Amino acid sequence: MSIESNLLKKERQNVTFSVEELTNVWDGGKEDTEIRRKVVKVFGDDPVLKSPPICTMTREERYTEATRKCVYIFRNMLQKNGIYPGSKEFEHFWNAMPIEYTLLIHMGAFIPCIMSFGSEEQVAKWLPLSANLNIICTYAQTELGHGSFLRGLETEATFDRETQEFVINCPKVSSMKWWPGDMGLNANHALVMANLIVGGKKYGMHPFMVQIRDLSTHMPLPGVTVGDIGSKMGFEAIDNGFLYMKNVRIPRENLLNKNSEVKPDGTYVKKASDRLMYGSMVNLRVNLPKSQAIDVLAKACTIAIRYSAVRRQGLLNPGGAEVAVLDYTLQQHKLIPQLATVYATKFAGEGIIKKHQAFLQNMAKGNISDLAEIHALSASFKASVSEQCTEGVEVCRRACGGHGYSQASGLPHLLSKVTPTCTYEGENTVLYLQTARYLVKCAKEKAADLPESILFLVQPIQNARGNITSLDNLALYFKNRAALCVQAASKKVNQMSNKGLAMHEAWDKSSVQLVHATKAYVIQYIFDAFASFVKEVKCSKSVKEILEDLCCLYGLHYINNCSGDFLKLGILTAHHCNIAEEAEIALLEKLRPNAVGIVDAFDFTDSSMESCLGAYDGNVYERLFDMAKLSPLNKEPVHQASYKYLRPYLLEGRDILEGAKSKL
Ligand SMILES: CC(C)(COP(=O)(O)OP(=O)(O)OC[C@H]1O[C@@H](n2cnc3c(N)ncnc32)[C@H](O)[C@@H]1OP(=O)(O)O)[C@@H](O)C(=O)NCCC(=O)NCCSC(=O)/C=C/CCCCCCCCCCCCC(=O)O
Ligand SMILES: Cc1cc2nc3c(=O)[nH]c(=O)nc-3n(C[C@H](O)[C@H](O)[C@H](O)COP(=O)(O)OP(=O)(O)OC[C@H]3O[C@@H](n4cnc5c(N)ncnc54)[C@H](O)[C@@H]3O)c2cc1C
Repeated sequence: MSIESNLLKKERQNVTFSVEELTNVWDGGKEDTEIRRKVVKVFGDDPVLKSPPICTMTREERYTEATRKCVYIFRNMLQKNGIYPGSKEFEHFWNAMPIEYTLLIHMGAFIPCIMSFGSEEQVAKWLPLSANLNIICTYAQTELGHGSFLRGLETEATFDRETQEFVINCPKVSSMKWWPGDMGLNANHALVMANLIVGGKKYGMHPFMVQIRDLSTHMPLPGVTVGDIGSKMGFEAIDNGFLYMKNVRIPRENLLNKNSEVKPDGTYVKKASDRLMYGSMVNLRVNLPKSQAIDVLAKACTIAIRYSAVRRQGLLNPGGAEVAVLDYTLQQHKLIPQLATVYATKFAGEGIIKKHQAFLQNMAKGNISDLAEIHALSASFKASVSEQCTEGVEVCRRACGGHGYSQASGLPHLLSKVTPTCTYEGENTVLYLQTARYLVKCAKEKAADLPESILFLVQPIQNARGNITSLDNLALYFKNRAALCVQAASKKVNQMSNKGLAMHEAWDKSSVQLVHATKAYVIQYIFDAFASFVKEVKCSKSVKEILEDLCCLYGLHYINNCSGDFLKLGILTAHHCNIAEEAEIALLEKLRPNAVGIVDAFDFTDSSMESCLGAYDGNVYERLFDMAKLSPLNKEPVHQASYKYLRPYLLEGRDILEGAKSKL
């Protein structure tokens, strides 16, 4: 056993709580842990799912491998292992997916969309085909020229009454669909968001099923230009694509018509609120943070904390032995709050998923009264979580020094996976502004007209009592701050408009304060939800203490990072801020001996991280060396480029050096 493995073993001996119990809490119960492990094992043991490490493959190889494995998973493995939508196994199956996968948009975005936009007959037609991979469909909304401002989308679907068809056109280069995942190479259909035009009248954005490739040859159909948009910052395996459509004809029945319909005579029938057109985005904003951001930060924490526990660098005591970098207070200050973020966002997110499920049940009965609340909550939650996790992964990466820059650490891959969560499914600033609209409206309402989650906005500010670092008091500071920030931002909008600015100008001039207020709102939501979870969760005293400490740390770290705000608003005094700072440092010291245990509790397999720094055994140096040997650049002892370009000058060097030697 290497020295480094021994060091992690010792760390594990010092852990003061049951790692297995914390894993159960993380998974949602003992039974869930068992199911997750079963699914992970089935995937992990299957030889068909083995591939070379991703950092040794080209982009083309990564796309090919990911597609090969995903087709196998979706066609062969799910059904065979009882992993079907609605089952517990399905809930955990994202944890078992290979490190890179394609068909994500087909499975994760298109299928939910067909369910929310399609009529019963349309779902009956398209769902089995897509579930069996008989068709591959992308979600094509964003265009080269527009992504955020959906009213600016230019693709048109014009109804031709004669032929009972829609004619799909991208009138300009800027109107071509650009970005959708699975679209470049794999998809033969696209769910295209296009402006509906009937009898010259525009009805706004609607969803259409458009076949883009031939079913037998997979060649693009007439009028369709489709391909991959090229190399990106990450997502090497995914074929994000472009799609240019010129006079592509689709049958009238291909307008997904659960919410609106065009009759054969051209009559437009609206069956439900226009807002439901945005429903698929709410669905993804609610569901994607866990697998695409929170788990990514959890993996980055696992890598950085295990590595920091084995990495020896420098001395704490003059004359003493070299210490693990995790023993430095500053390293703890970087990493342990990231763990707190993982827990806070995960448990707050579960609350939002439940709220969304309740909303969907009500919607099925025709009641969409909670739509504004769930839209505001999911938009700001997705924005805040993606931001916190992206910042957190970069902190973890840098906390690993030089090795964090190596692909072999697994951290650059995680960073490039989490970064676009700030952009896709709604650019974060745009989403914060959406929530701000709702908050400003709520601030004007009477308490009786508001949902419970927002009541604090209009209630009198309460003063904290007793220990300033108690979870109750921290929750109160966050609520008071959110209420005061929203009121201040609303006041600014009013003042600007009273000065004579048009409402949209007043809004733009106040947008810095509006986004700030929204961030304050969503952080209070996340903290409150995590604190409530910690209070209610049934577990041993030692696990509860870990969760309480993480919750307190989440609150204190946030407050200490923006204490100016709390001081400015009169919520905290300088004395309080000093106490908060010291309390955070004391918590870091308290949590340090359990840090490795806390990341072990995430229970990630080594193969799910592909990290030389973060493997369970801590054998970092051997793994780094082994991985370097696999680099394609090391295939030959001398690379062709050296022979081709350097050799003439090296030979000159040889002659000079040997000549000098003979003169001696
Ligand atoms: C549309 C916008 C909101 C703005 O447009 P605009 O026309 O200007 O509208 P407004 O005037 O601002 O608003 C009009 C009113 O509508 C209300 N509104 C707006 N949006 C919504 C909504 N979503 N729901 C309800 N109501 C809404 C708004 O409040 C106004 O109301 P009022 O007048 O004030 O009363 C625009 O801002 C917008 O949304 N732009 C963003 C565009 C966007 O999001 N694009 C996404 C493209 S698709 C994409 O990016 C895909 C990416 C890949 C995703 C990869 C996914 C991974 C899948 C993971 C699988 C997850 C499974 C996990 C399982 C597990 O973890 O276990
Ligand atoms: C990896 C990845 C995968 C994607 N997958 C898909 C997919 O499958 N399907 C799909 O349809 N799309 C997809 N997209 C596209 C994605 O949804 C858009 O990129 C996103 O919605 C942002 O739109 P945009 O690119 O037009 O940014 P822009 O809106 O042009 O943003 C540029 C800047 O302008 C700012 N800005 C914009 N509007 C405002 C405003 N009102 N007020 C203040 N500032 C503003 C933004 O904050 C940002 O700083 C994907 C994107 C990525 C990166």
